[in-house]
Amino acid sequence: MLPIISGEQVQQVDASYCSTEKISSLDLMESAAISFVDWLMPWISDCNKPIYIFSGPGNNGGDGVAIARLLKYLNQTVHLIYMKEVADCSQDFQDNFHRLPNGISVSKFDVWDGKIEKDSIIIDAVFGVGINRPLEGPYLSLIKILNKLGGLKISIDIPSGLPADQAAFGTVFKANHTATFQFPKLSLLFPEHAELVGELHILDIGIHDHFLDKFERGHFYLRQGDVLAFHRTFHRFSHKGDFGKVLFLGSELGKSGAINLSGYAALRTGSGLVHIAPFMEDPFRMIPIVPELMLYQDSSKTSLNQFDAIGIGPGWGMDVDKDYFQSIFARFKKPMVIDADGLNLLAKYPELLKEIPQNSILTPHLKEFERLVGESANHLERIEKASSLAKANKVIVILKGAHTLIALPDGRKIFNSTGNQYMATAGSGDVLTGMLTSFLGQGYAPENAAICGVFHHGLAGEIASKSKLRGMIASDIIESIPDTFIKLNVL
Ligand SMILES: NC(=O)C1=CN([C@@H]2O[C@H](COP(=O)(O)OP(=O)(O)OC[C@H]3O[C@@H](n4cnc5c(N)ncnc54)[C@H](OP(=O)(O)O)[C@@H]3O)[C@@H](O)[C@H]2O)[C@@H](O)CC1
Ligand SMILES: Nc1ncnc2c1ncn2[C@@H]1O[C@H](COP(=O)(O)OP(=O)(O)O)[C@@H](O)[C@H]1O
Ligand SMILES: [K+]
Repeated sequence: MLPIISGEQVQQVDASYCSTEKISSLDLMESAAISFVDWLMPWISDCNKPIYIFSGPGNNGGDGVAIARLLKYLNQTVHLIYMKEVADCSQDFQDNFHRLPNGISVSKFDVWDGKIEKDSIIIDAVFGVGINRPLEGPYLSLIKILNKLGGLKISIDIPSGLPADQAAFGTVFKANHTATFQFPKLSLLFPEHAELVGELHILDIGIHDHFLDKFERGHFYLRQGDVLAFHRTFHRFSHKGDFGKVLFLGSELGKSGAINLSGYAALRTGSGLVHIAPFMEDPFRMIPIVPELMLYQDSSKTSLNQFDAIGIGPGWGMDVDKDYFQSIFARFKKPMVIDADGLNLLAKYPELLKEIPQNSILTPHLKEFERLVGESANHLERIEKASSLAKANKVIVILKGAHTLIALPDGRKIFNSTGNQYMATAGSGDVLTGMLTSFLGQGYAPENAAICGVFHHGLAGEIASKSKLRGMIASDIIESIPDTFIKLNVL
């Protein structure tokens, strides 16, 4: 898995890579600039919009200068505005500055006329991971001007002003796209920075992952190439029992959709037998959304041992009696999935946290998380609280949202790469519960179930949203689950 390195360590990674590969830091900057320009090609190949590049004094600014040169070679109209006397800029900035070809309009910010043509492309290379204090003076004035402009605005590595590992302080450039090098900086994954980062793109500049491994500090980014290793494989002689028998407890009157969605998602994820137990006086009156789902009546006296995994909470309501709720932890000792009102009940009866079977998976969205652990000042604090909750109770906490976090009991924190905004639709979380429970029931280790569940859920959302966009509903995500296995060639 791709380690997420701290901003402070980026320079050490660069130095280690350059000395091992016997290249200069200028060569590395060139690879970064080439990968950026390659990535930019679709936006510039059939139009000749003016491109304005704003370069600060460090190596982020140096990237901007190298990119200006490469874009000029591609016959683009390039304006380069730099901020500080060239002699006071980083060495690699200076070296690139002296290589600039003719035909680029180059101005220092304090004498620049301030004109930006309509429909220009704006490239922010003011500060990268080296930002160490809030923007002020000319930097602040520039970013304020740029933030008022429309059009295509792209940040190189990180929006200028945003620290790599902390919540934003002060004014930050607002990008529509951020093209970050090699790995996502932690702060690019915070929901409160969504408006600053825009769409996130990770550009490979050639540094092998194992150079990053030496600097890892327990934060990882989960990509498609990583997921296959976490899957179980089945063979021709596998039978229904191998694929697991699972149960969902939830759905009070009026919310019958919730465990129906979880159950249906479990079937599409590969479960052999799926039961749903609505929290209703006569559960057998509910009509399952697909005939493959079986109805079940649960009571605090019934054994749950026959099931390989259970998922509790979707649509349950808060009328669930404490004794009955507690009885579930006594009747089912294997890892389970706890979602929605299951989490709200834990927030109501926090003394029961200690009774949850080890390695169970808790799936709060931000509000449910707040009910469990209180308010957080920012996402960094939330990440730490999720990790503490996981460690203290030996459970896996899946903090849902864009870049869902999987906090493991051993302290590792994994951020997901799949999914999109169209997944913010009713029942999408119930689908995730179904998928996670299904993987547990298929005998996946809880950590692997969490990783596969979160990744495939996001991927199913991406696939379904291609044709549905804003009209996508949770059932569409379920229908796309099989395509995720096909895409990853998981047999
Ligand atoms: N492997 C990779 O990832 C690669 C990374 N590369 C690129 O390098 C970038 C990191 O470069 P960097 O270390 O030079 O930092 P960067 O942000 O450009 O400048 C910081 C300078 O600005 C200053 N300063 C700080 N805050 C300030 C403020 N508020 N207001 C005013 N000044 C402020 C501070 O100096 P100070 O004034 O504190 O002495 C510091 O010298 C990285 O993001 C990526 O784009 C690629 O080239 C190659 C591969
Ligand atoms: N912008 C987004 N990007 C990626 N995934 C998202 C986004 N918004 C929501 N999701 C995913 O959709 C699901 C929503 O879950 P939840 O809020 O519990 O929905 P519900 O309660 O309606 O079932 C989560 O898995 C979350 O990660
Ligand atoms: K930048």
